[in-house]
Amino acid sequence: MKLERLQIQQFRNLQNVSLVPAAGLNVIYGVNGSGKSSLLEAIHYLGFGRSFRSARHQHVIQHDTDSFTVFCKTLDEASTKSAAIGYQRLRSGESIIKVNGEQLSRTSDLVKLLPVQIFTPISSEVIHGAPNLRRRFLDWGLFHVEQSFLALNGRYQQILAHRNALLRKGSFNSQGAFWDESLADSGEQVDKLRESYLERLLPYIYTNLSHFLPEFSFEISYHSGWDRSKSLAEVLKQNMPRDLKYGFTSQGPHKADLRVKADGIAAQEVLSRGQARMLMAALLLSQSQYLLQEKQKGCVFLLDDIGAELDAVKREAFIKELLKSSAQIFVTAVEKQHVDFVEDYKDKKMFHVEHGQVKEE
Ligand SMILES: Nc1ncnc2c1ncn2[C@@H]1O[C@H](COP(=O)(O)OP(=O)(O)OP(=O)(O)O)[C@@H](O)[C@H]1O
Repeated sequence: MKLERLQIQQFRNLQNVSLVPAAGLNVIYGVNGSGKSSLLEAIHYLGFGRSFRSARHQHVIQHDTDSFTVFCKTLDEASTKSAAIGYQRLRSGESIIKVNGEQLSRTSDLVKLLPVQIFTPISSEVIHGAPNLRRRFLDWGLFHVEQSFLALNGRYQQILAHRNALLRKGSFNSQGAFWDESLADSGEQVDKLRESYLERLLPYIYTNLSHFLPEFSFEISYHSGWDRSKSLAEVLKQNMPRDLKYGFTSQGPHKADLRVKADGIAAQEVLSRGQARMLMAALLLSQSQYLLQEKQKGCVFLLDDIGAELDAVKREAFIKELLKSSAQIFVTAVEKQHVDFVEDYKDKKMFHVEHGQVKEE
């Protein structure tokens, strides 16, 4: 999937920006505070319906205005179909999403149209941080190749919330069996999809890691969130006294994790920050490659401040592989010379950002 045209209005300091990106590499450069990350953030809204750096939509809307709008024209290279996607967020909180002029009611319908991945200075938190970040990584890819996953996981989360509410009230006994059965059923399905997705993704991850971090031997495993020698139904039943005591469901797919070992030790314990970033780069690249293989779809890849993130050799290796995976890349840099390696790439465009104005060179 490629962005053929992008228009951004009243988004942070971007008053009215219009650009025609290259299908391959796009370099966005400009001094601190000029609006580079805001441009990536606007594209992120098209891929996720949210920002990657602010939980509050209001903060993104330009001061003294009532809404922001991001519009793009996309081209699906496999089907050669194009689409016009518009996302508007009002200060009142409402969002208006339109695809080819028709309004969509759910953000997830927007999300499935445009696979966007992002690599920022904090991406390696996925390695160091809590399991929910690694689940989110896995679920993003799964959602794009297996669209039934979204509804299934949504159902699981809904039943889980209901079960937890009953546990907190201590009124589980009368309706408990029904909810446990439903939770176990959808939970087992979520788990199978995740496990099978990771199994298919792993060959890509190991190949990328053998290029990016050849000094380590990696071992990546999926943990379901409960003891897999038992069924989820059994575990829910067994955990009931504890769950009732604490008022939440202690085990299940909502506790799943992806564990990474480097030379037999937990990756977060042994990798340097730069190595953890490279591990993250390998994971993201693998999803991009797998999506291309399975769905003939390229990702839109946002690389924020990559010059500060990776050394020159690693940065080039990452970008080269991303372009091979048919990704359309948007990379930001403070100085043009931080990205002088782009000289080697033909299909590229340079954009200079100054005080919220974006000019193609
Ligand atoms: N809601 C808003 N309305 C108007 N301007 C805003 C709003 N939110 C942030 N800004 C300003 O918009 C500018 C855009 O910042 P942005 O983070 O995109 O810059 P950047 O070029 O990525 O900088 P850096 O290189 O420091 O990361 C900043 O000057 C910021 O103060």
